[in-house]
Amino acid sequence: MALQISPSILSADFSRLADEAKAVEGADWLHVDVMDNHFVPNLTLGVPVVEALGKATDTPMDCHLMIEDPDRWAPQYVEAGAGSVTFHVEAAAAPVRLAREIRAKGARASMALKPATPIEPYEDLLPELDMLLVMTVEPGFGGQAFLDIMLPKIRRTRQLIDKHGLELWLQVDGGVSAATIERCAEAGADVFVAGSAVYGAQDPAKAVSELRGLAEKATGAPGTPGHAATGR
Ligand SMILES: O=C(CO)[C@H](O)[C@H](O)COP(=O)(O)O
Repeated sequence: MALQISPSILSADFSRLADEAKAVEGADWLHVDVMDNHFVPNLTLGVPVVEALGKATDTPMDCHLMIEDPDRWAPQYVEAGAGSVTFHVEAAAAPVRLAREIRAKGARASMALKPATPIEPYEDLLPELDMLLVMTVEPGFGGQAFLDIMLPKIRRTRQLIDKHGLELWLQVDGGVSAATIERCAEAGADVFVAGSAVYGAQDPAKAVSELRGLAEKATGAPGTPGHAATGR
C-alpha cells in the first residue's frame, strides 16, 4: 500500500479549525487528537467537534483517542464520522471486542502503543486491526522531540505484520518531520502523523507533499509498497 500522510490538527489554530482542515486537503487523513486530561495531561476536543469537522472537510478523519474508557467512547467517534478510530491498548478493557465493534460500525479499527508498551504481547491481536500506531513521543502534546529509541519497535512491528501476511497499516505519531520521516519509513512505518511539521510550516499543503516525497524516497519508487521496495 502507498505511504500516507496524516496531519495532526493538534498543531492547528483551534479558532479556525474548518479552514485549517481545508488547508491540508491533499493529505490522506486528518489526524484528530482527542485528549481527556485523564489518560494524558491535556484536554482537547470531543464528539461534537469531530462531527462539525467532518462537515467542514472531505478528508477522512483518523481519530486518535488518548482517553480513558475508550470501550465506551470509541463507537461514538465512528457515529460522528471518523473513518478510522485509534484506541490505546493501555486504556481499553476489552481491545478485541472494541476493535470488532469499531469495524462493525464501519470504520477502520486501530490500536496505539505508548512508548513503554511492547508490541510482542499483542501479536495475536493484529488480525483484528486495520492499523497499529507506535507512538514516537509520550502522548499528550505536540512539538516534542522524536524518540529514536522507538525505531527498533517499529522494525519489530513491521516484521510481525509481514510474518502474518497482514494488510495492517503501521502508523507513527510524534516528532515526525523532514528530519525524521525517512528513518520511520525505512523502519517500516507507512502512515505518518505530523503536527508541527505541517501546521508550523508556511504552506501546510506543501509540507504534506514534501513529507510524502521524503518517505517515498526512503522506501523506493512513488506508490510502491514500502516493504516490497525494501525487502522488509
Ligand atoms: O498524538 C499526539 C501527541 O500526543 C500528536 O498527534 C503528535 O504529537 C503530533 O504532533 P507533532 O508532530 O508536533 O509531534
